[in-house]
Order: sequence, then structure tokens, then C-alpha cells
Amino acid sequence: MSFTDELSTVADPLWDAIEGHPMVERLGAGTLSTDPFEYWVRQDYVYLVDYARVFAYGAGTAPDVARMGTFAELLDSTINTEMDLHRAYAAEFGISEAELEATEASPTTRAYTDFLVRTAATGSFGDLVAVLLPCMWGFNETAERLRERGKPDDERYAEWIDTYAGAEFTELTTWCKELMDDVARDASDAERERYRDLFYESGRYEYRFWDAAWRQEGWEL
Ligand SMILES: Cc1ncc(CN)c(N)n1
Repeated sequence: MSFTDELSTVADPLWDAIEGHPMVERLGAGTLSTDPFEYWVRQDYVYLVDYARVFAYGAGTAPDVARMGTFAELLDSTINTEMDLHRAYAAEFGISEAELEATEASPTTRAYTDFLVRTAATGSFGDLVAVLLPCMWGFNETAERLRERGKPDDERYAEWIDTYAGAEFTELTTWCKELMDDVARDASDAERERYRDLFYESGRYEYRFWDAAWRQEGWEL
């Protein structure tokens, strides 16, 4: 059994919880109101800036040139392709790129991105892959599950599903799973245990990120 097969026992309850969250349920059904979605677009943009930094760390610490190259491509595609989707959504809401970038990170966004960047900066290459994997696997799995239910009429939400269940994002998820398996193959039991813990922590933040958007979480003070 591969390491990512083993991780499925940790991952599946997370993906089930995300699929059943009211924000995700409504996005899939096309009944999500604009406010939580606009909040999600803003916060996810801020998230993606730091997510791209994790790829930069990955390019810096990758053990071989091929993987350095892939991390560099991922940095480029996050900033120039994935974030284009958010810029297009924002334009529909009348929000400029500068306003998007100036969005204050919510407590959950701040905690999640700090966790990702801290792990990337201070952990091993395997630790970095372990915290990155739920970001790709979770979105891909969620979008695939929503697509199976049938595409929503609302164009914005249909596009979200098409992007994250699409061939490009699915390939990326497969690549990241294979990378995790490669890294885990040469790891000690203690390292694999740590990868599992880091994966779970990152996955829990994935759930919280949806929940924060649903609650439109802000700072009290
Ligand atoms: C919170 C979150 N997690 C993952 C992804 C997919 N890159 C995202 N856009 N946002």
C-alpha cells in the first residue's frame, strides 16, 4: 500500500466533512449567495500569495533539478493562472487587483498561511510536500465530488468546479501524491508519522477555510 493510500484513512473524513459543509453544498448546488463567495475570493487570493511562496521554498529545497523545475512552474501557474480566476471573479464584483491584494487576512487565513510558510521555511522537503498535498487533493476531490452531483446553473460556481476538477488540476494532484509517495518511501517511521500529522493539520485548515468564508470571519478588534 502506498503512503498516500494510507493517508486516505486520514483524508477521507476530511473530504467528507468539506463536501457536507453548507458553503460547499451551496456552491455545488448553485444556491450560494454572493457575500460568502466574494469573501472566499478575497481571502483565497491572499492565501494564494503565500501558497506561491511555499512553491518558491520547494524550488529551493527540491532534491533534484526536475522537481526544482516543477516547483518553479507551480509558482508561475499559481500567480499567472490560478490567481487569474480570482481576478476575473473580483472584476465581476467590481473589486480591483490592488484591492484584492490589500485584503486583510482573516484569523483563519493568517493561521493557515503562517503554518504553511513556517513549515516550508523550517521543515524538511518532505514536510513541505506533506502540508501542500491537502491543498491540491482537497480542492480536486471536492470539485470532483461536486461535478458528480451535476454542474450548477450559476456560471461562477460551474467555473470553480471546472477549474479544480479539470485535467490540469487533476494532473497536479496526481503529481503531488506521487511526490509524497517517493519522499515517504525513503523516510523513517518517525518521519512518516510527522508527514501524517502535518498532512492532517493542513487538511483541518482546509475545512476551516471554508467554514471561515461561510461565517465571513473577521477580527473582533
Ligand atoms: C484554501 C485553498 N486551498 C487550496 C487551494 C488550491 N490551490 C486554494 N485555492 N485555496
